Amino acid sequence: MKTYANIWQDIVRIREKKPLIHNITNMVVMNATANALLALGASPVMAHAPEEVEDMTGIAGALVINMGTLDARWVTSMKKAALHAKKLGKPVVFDPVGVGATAYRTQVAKAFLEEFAPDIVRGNASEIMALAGANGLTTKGVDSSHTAEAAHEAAKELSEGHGIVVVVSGSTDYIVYKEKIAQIRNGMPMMAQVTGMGCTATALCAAFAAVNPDYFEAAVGAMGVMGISGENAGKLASGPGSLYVHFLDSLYQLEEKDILKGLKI
Ligand SMILES: Nc1ncnc2c1ncn2[C@@H]1O[C@H](COP(=O)(O)OP(=O)(O)OP(=O)(O)O)[C@@H](O)[C@H]1O
Ligand SMILES: Cc1ncsc1CCO
Ligand SMILES: [Mg+2]
Repeated sequence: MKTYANIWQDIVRIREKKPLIHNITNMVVMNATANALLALGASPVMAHAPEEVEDMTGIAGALVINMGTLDARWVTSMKKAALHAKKLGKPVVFDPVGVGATAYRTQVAKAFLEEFAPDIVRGNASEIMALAGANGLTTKGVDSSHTAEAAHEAAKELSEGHGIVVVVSGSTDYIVYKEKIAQIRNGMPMMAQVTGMGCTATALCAAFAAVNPDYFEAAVGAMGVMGISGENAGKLASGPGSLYVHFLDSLYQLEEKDILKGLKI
């Protein structure tokens, strides 16, 4: 299997090219995801004013749309940026945070999916099930109340229906593209107790997609690196606070052998 070599090659490319990643993301995770992108070797920018998002997307290698702290003005910006990215052929990665928790989130997320067919969608199990399923299915806030195993059919449905890569994160991460599926068993449970780890996974998907036009491979790389860094951090951490700090350090210190020896795919 060539997977580990592909992932390492993408990391080297990210560190060399330092692709600009344009994030329209939520106010909880802006700092955390910017730091994670920097630690990986990419160059983050957070910009959401409708007056500038097209210009920013124009100079970026990839666009992240994250609906964590949604409001109408931001939705306008998200649509403008996504439309521009699609026009320029730049990868769009979508995180439907909390879809299924409120009618507004569900409506915005489904409309975004229909209108823009983002290249990669990454969510937790509850979010992916809500996005694929009937309007009645609810998500409890932003945390998952389903296992990723329960969501992989929903992921397949979404992928086939829209021709996009779908990632379900959890104890096992599922990366699905039509009939293709990869499962990654890295990571550790305490990652779910650091806010924005999922949003970080989404941002890393964008960094990989900026250097690898095979978006399935890009998503596999991002989730593998998330998991391996989380696991390495977990060996040194004594709680969620130090896990976050060690996670950034592990991401920064990643070496080829960490991927070769650590990847559980
Ligand atoms: N039980 C677990 N075991 C191993 N890894 C996990 C576990 N739970 C989460 N992770 C990892 O943590 C990261 C975040 O996934 P999670 O599903 O918690 O995202 P999320 O719910 O969208 O988070 P947020 O909304 O706070 O950003 C992923 O890389 C995932 O693989
Ligand atoms: C806690 C929280 N609320 C809205 S976005 C967010 C960050 C994790 O998705
Ligand atoms: Mg999330």
